[in-house]
Amino acid sequence: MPSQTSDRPGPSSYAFLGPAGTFAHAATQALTGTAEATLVPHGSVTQAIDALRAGLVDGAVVPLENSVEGGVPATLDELAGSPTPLIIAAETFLPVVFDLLVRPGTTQDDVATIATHPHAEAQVRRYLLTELPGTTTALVGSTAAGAEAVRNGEYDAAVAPAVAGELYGLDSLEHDIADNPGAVTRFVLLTHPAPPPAPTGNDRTTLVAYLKHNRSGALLEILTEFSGRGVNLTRIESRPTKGSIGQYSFSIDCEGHIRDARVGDALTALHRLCAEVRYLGSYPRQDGQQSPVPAGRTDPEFTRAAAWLERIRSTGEA
Ligand SMILES: O=C(O)C(=O)C[C@]1(C(=O)O)C=C[C@@H](O)C=C1
Repeated sequence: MPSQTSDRPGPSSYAFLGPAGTFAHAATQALTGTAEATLVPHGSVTQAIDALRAGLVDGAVVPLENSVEGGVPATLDELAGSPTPLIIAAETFLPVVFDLLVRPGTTQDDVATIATHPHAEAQVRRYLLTELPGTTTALVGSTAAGAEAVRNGEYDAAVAPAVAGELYGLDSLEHDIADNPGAVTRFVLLTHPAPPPAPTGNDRTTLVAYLKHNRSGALLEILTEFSGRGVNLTRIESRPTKGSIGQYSFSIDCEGHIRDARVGDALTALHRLCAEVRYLGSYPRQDGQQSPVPAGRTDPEFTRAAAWLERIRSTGEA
């Protein structure tokens, strides 16, 4: 259970991409895991994050990346460019399995229009082309919003989680229709900046780096700061800064915690080299992978090396 992130009294409240029945809803339940928490649905990732910024909730759960479709631009851009800094307090990985949901009595031949979320459409595109040729797909705010719209008679079918079918009284024409079976989406719990939880020994740190100069080797330079300290990156992607064309920031996940010497050292090096480094949180890693610390890069080795340097500086002797 993540720590409460505001001084507001009473049970914690969390915004999520709604309505009820989205994958984001399941992720919010997994991340907040308490019957007392109030879960507040919002129509988009941006609105969920705005509710957090406005102090209406204690946290917001949003998708950050998907194993098939990659990063979620709305989330990455809100984190990179927002005037109110937010941080990631926790992550969870959710298997995403899509059903083709219809009103009871509808057959496959009756389906002319389909509603789903753009990320979901990208994961079932080939299935729709092959199994439902000639249909049109409307991109809506979420998978469950698509299911709700089918219930309301606006579309013939929705691509959504099975639970959305149960919630909106729909039948499943087919289960697990994804083009790439086994897809997973990573969701993160956002809060206002707070001291990071203590390192667990298996953590992840997220940041955004804005390069100082657009010149050859600038990206290599910052990558070298990580690799030289044995800090493995688990994700790096560029996003336009929204200024002039060709200007990009780099959204980065690395193994380790900001309190780990090797990570702290790499981040201070980036701070020297970059126009801006936005720290977005250190939190326990939840993908079942381990973050090994390479030899020569452990905290005690950093401490011994610093003491050695200090001895030389003060006494002239090693
Ligand atoms: O529409 C939903 O159910 C969501 O939770 C959003 C979302 C996404 O943004 O990627 C989450 C997981 C799936 O990959 C498809 C859609």
